[in-house]
Amino acid sequence: MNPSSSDATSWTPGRPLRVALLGCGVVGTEVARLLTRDADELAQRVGAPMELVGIAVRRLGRDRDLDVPDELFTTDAAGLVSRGDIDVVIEVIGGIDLARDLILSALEHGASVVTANKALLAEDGATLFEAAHKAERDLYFEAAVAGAIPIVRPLRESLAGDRVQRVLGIVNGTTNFILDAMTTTGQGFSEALDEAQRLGYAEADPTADIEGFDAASKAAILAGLAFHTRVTIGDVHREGITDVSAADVRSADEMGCVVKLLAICERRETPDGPAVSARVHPAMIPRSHPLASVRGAYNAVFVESEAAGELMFYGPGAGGAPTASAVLGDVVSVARNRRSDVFGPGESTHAQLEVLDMGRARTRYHVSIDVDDRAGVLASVAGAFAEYDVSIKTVRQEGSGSDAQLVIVTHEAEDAALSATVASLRGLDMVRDVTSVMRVEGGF
Ligand SMILES: NC(=O)C1=CN([C@@H]2O[C@H](COP(=O)(O)OP(=O)(O)OC[C@H]3O[C@@H](n4cnc5c(N)ncnc54)[C@H](O)[C@@H]3O)[C@@H](O)[C@H]2O)C=CC1
Ligand SMILES: N[C@@H](CC=O)C(=O)O
Ligand code: NA
Repeated sequence: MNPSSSDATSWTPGRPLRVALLGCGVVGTEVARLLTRDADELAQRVGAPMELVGIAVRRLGRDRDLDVPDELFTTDAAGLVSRGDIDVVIEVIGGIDLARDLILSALEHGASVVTANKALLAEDGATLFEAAHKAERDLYFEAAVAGAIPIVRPLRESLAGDRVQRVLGIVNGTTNFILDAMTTTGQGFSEALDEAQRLGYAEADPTADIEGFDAASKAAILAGLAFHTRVTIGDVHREGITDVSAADVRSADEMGCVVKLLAICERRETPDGPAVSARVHPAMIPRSHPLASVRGAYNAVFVESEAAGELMFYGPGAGGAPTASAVLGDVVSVARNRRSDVFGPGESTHAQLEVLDMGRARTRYHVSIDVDDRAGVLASVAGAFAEYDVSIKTVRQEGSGSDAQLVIVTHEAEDAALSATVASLRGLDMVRDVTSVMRVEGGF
């Protein structure tokens, strides 16, 4: 249906704004609860009542502990979004294909959309933004990055007049909980993961979290917003935390650091002009860095911006009610826009900077090397670093004899140069093993 012929095209005083909810799981249940519980207050804030007119679920008849009429529930999500009289569609089903189809249909049928779906935005945000632009409707997604923490709106609006240089985020609560437990208790990764699952932080299948996919989706969204460039999950270098050992955490501690899974989005000056790098990996950061104090399952995003300086956004990055808070904030915004027949910001990709591959990222490195404890070892090891122009900042020996280990921290170097150095080290006969390589971030 052409939106211009739809009831949803323009709001007329006296008519409630019609809201449809897709998905009634962890987030959807809380969204429905807040929408109905706070209907009067929300109406005041929007300037018109909002009416929840349908909730698409996979199965009817489940006890959902919600004070909404049974007849609102439907298993026909496609039918709900194509009614043609909906003002705002909230997508909290998750996944890619179905969610994309439903969002596109909602936009085509005249609704603005609020989604928490980071996976879809990072995979194919362009299709959604183009459809929203064409339909002259809003696409808002505050909940997609760091749950309740306002970070999408600050990047999209508050910092739109500034030049963001770097975004450094702890954007996955599960992995932060695990790394924090390893730091405070000395546990290994598996033990800490078991505890995270027992306490309900990690899912039964924790792959998306511990392998860094969830954080990489968020990094793609953050980089796109920060640098006005289209960035997809395929552009983000990703390493999870499964290889982080108790020894890595101890080494970090000895250096006055903690290990965190970071999403790092940077503007880089290259000989060919400004470019963007986006990566997710475990890294050591100094205990004095604000991100080091982010404990348990909390999230935080640290933004370095040319005029504003350093900003930190902190809070709960997941959970039904916190995520619903971000969703509802968006719902109020798009409902206000519908009421005034205006649109919020669309996708901003005017800069379209080159997205660098990981080999061209620059950072510092902590490298642990098991070596033979004999004359000339240090010179040979230092020679491997020099060969690839990786400058050493500190070196110390731990243990002796068959337990000798060199621990080297470098100055900033290109990732490709460090990889080549490690390959070269592995070829030296006095090097028994390069046991750990970890990047060091945050001004150490
Ligand atoms: N749970 C959290 O803390 C956060 C979740 N998100 C995002 O929010 C979205 C929803 O997440 P959750 O609520 O945690 O997931 P969930 O799995 O608890 O809920 C999704 C719901 O959608 C329903 N569903 C699946 N197919 C359907 C269909 N064809 N029609 C109607 N309903 C259908 C499922 O039955 C389920 O109840 C995801 O995109 C997720 O990435 C974002 C930030 C935090
Ligand atoms: N699984 C995520 C929550 C959703 O964004 C996390 O652990 O932070
Ligand atoms: Na958020």
